[in-house]
Amino acid sequence: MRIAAVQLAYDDTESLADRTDRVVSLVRAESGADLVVLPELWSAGGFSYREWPARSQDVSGSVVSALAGAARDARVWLHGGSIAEHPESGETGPEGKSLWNTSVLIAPDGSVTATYRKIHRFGFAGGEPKLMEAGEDVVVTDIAGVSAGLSTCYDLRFPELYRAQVDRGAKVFVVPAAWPEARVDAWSLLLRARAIEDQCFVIGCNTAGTHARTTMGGHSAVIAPTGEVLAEAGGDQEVLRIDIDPAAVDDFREAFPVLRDRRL
Ligand SMILES: NC(=O)CCC(=O)C(=O)O
Repeated sequence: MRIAAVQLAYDDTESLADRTDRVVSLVRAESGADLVVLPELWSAGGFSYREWPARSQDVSGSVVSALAGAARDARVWLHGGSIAEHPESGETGPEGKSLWNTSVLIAPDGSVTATYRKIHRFGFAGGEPKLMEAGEDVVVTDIAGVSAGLSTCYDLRFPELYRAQVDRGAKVFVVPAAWPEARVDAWSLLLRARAIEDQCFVIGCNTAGTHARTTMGGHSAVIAPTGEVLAEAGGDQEVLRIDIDPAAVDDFREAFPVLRDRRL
């Protein structure tokens, strides 16, 4: 399975239309990949809280439509990072808000096959908990014949979510992020921890650049179920490309059956 993680850099000056065009070009350029992954909230701005309402959209809106076209053109599975989702239906959550941090998975034919609403909201008293609803559903879905668990950024700090995904059959975790440079060591360590404890491949796609006065950490990485770092990006925009063999998960779990020793 050929992975391309697009570690996008952006600042505060770019319009939504320009950024979307740029991302579409980057996805189209990865036509040899099986799975292309984008970072969390790249269209709305990971820490651009004030921009979120204006840049929020339905899953059928212009951003996901542009991504669907790019996935179709490149014939790739596309994990579109996440969008600030404002459903056209007017749906509200238990706290009365109509905004979610929602990741979107698109098949090579351009159809949206799965969405995941971020469960653990980042920002303590501000940011996501103030403006967004929390997702409620664990999502494990097929990507090119492989069972993949979806999560987003701050979720990485909550190991029970990943155990729940393993219990639903996940062999790969896909984690888009907008994780700042200030805590990037924790990002790198937690990606490896989730891989080791759950014996899964982990694909972490972070953001680069500086926006909303926050410098992003980059260091997107692909980790093997052993915890080995197979590929790791630097701090700037780049595309991380690597082939993984998801069948190795079963082999490794058989050879080192730690998950069988759980005591519930
Ligand atoms: N966007 C996020 O969820 C940021 C998470 C983060 O910075 C952290 O957990 O630290």
